Amino acid sequence: MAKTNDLRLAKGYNMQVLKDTFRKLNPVEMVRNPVMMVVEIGTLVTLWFTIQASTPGTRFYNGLVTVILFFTILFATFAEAYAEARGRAQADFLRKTKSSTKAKILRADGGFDLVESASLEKGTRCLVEAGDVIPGDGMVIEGIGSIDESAITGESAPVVKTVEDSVTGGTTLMSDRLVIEITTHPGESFLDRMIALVEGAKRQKTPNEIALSALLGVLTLIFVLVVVTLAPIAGYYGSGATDTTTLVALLVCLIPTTIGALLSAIGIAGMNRVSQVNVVAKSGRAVEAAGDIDTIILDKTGTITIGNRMATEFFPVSGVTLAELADAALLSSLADTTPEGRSVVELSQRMLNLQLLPKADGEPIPFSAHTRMSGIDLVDGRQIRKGAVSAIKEIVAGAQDELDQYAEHVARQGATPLGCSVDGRALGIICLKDVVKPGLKEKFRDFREMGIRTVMATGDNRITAAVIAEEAGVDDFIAEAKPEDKIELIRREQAEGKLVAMTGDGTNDAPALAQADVGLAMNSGTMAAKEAGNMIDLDSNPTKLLEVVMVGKQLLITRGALTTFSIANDVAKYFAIIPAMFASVPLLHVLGALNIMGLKTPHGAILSALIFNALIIPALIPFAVRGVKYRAESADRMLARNIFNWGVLGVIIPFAGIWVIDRVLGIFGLA
Ligand SMILES: Nc1ncnc2c1ncn2[C@@H]1O[C@H](COP(=O)(O)OP(=O)(O)OP(=O)(O)O)[C@@H](O)[C@H]1O
Ligand SMILES: [K+]
Ligand SMILES: [Mg+2]
Repeated sequence: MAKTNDLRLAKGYNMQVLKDTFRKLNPVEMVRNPVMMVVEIGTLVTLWFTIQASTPGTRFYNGLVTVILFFTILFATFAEAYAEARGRAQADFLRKTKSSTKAKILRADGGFDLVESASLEKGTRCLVEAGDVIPGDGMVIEGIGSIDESAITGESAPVVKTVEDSVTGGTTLMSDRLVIEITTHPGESFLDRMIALVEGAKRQKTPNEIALSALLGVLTLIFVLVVVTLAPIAGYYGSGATDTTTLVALLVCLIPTTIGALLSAIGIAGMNRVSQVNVVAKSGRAVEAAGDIDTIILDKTGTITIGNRMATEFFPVSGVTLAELADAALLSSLADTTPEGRSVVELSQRMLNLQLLPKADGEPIPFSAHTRMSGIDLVDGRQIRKGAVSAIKEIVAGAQDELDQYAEHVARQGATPLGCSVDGRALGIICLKDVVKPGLKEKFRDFREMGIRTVMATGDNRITAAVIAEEAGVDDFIAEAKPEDKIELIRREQAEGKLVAMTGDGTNDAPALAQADVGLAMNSGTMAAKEAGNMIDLDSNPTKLLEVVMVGKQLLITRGALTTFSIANDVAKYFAIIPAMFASVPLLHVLGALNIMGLKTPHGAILSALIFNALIIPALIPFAVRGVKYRAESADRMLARNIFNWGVLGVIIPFAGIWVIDRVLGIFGLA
């Protein structure tokens, strides 16, 4: 990934920044930013008075103000253009990481032509053979094979795909041969569409940004009124500094130009920082919401644990042999392509010493999170089921206590017990081992320090859930949760006025991902989950949420800090300019006492303040783009501390800056 802290842009992007900087001067674009729009109108006014000036001295002064004002706007448009270019560079980088491959297009005669995968049209049928990289997003229309999805999921266990299953470009076929039909247009794969969103072009202002813009607009309007009414008063007292150019300059100094210039860059930079951790955020609103999250809901399997549940042991109930249980478990899992199903097959095959897998003729019953069972109805009439113990207990008669005992024994190790039955007779328990991902406890502690509560929501039984929750260090958990229970949990939190984040990967997580304020879908997850979430983690690592929350908080804090700085600045400028302007008025000479900087001439004071006002914008671009310093503590505390710091700096820095500029201008005889 491109480095977060490097402010330089790669070569190709500089020209674009320059072009965009000037293109954004177009008033049609500028109206979206009322503060800078006022500066732009002011520049045209002072330009007019420069042309109309009656003496060379006036022309020079008016011209100087016009130039400074023009640079003030340029710095603002540059800040936005630059932030956008960084976003574009980031998006291009993400795109490039999607490696380009060759595709084998099937010919009518059964042979194939090699073409570049990037040019594959929707509907094209491609041949994929063992060892080939799948050339694009598509659907299997012929064959069965195991696919290594680790390139996009990071998980090493291969997944079996067959007719009507969807496959993702970039994954590798490990065995056999598939014919797939490409289901997306070139450059329009799901990831392409998401990456396009990262580019600033389609960015929309977030509600918070709109509210702040409106507030800045109102402030600007108030200052316009103040300055307009100031003119006749100053004129009445015979101040020498009431020409229109000076009043425009005064106005620009007083309105919040600093935050007006940087606001949009701050938002864009937030989106960029999210994509730097390999997360694609569909909207800036989602990033902001992440900064205010109160509760995080995580599922257990695949999120808190590695998710590759491995069958390790069989516990037959009395009267059932180990072989009998292993045989039933095998038959019930032959058509089960989940990691659980595949590992049950492997264990049974080993226990039964089978060279070849048997054929199971019948109707497979696929696993669903609702029934929490899977199995098969064989043609010979036997109905074999395996699933959550509570679900199996409902369909068997007898052996309930024994099932409970073995299940508890398994669950106490944090493993998942599966019951197994044939025709309503309990056979025993299968133990599925899973491992808690390393480093979670620390991450969850960081969340707690930030005032965020973590809740694990799992479909698994209470005991396993409790053991894993303890081991992972989450604050709370719910067990035996159906998909609708997960949504209900989110709704309940939201009803208390909390903002909720959710991570998930399954189709059954999709409704909950959509309901949550921040829905982080794993790229390894199903399309439904990815469509429902408002963020996608390309690395499929759920603890990424921590980084996203950090970026969101940093975005909110940066915006708060720079707004405070901007307004504090304007207050300081007020005290710099007003005394200097009115010091020469006999009746108002008391104002001179406020002139603590000793600025000598009204024009000198105005020019110094105006130059400072312009230069502070590029000086703060690095803060806007990188975000202000951040550490894990509650957002309220951090915001208060930052606002205080930036507020104090915001008053001190302009006094020092304006004083220095005034002395420099003095050297050139301008002040
Ligand atoms: N392939 C399968 N066949 C039969 N039963 C299964 C299978 N996979 C899971 N189960 C059972 O169904 C339960 C619910 O599964 P579900 O996917 O809803 O939750 P989970 O995977 O345990 O946890 P999480 O919600 O954290 O992902 C599991 O706990 C397990 O007991
Ligand atoms: K200003
Ligand atoms: Mg699951």
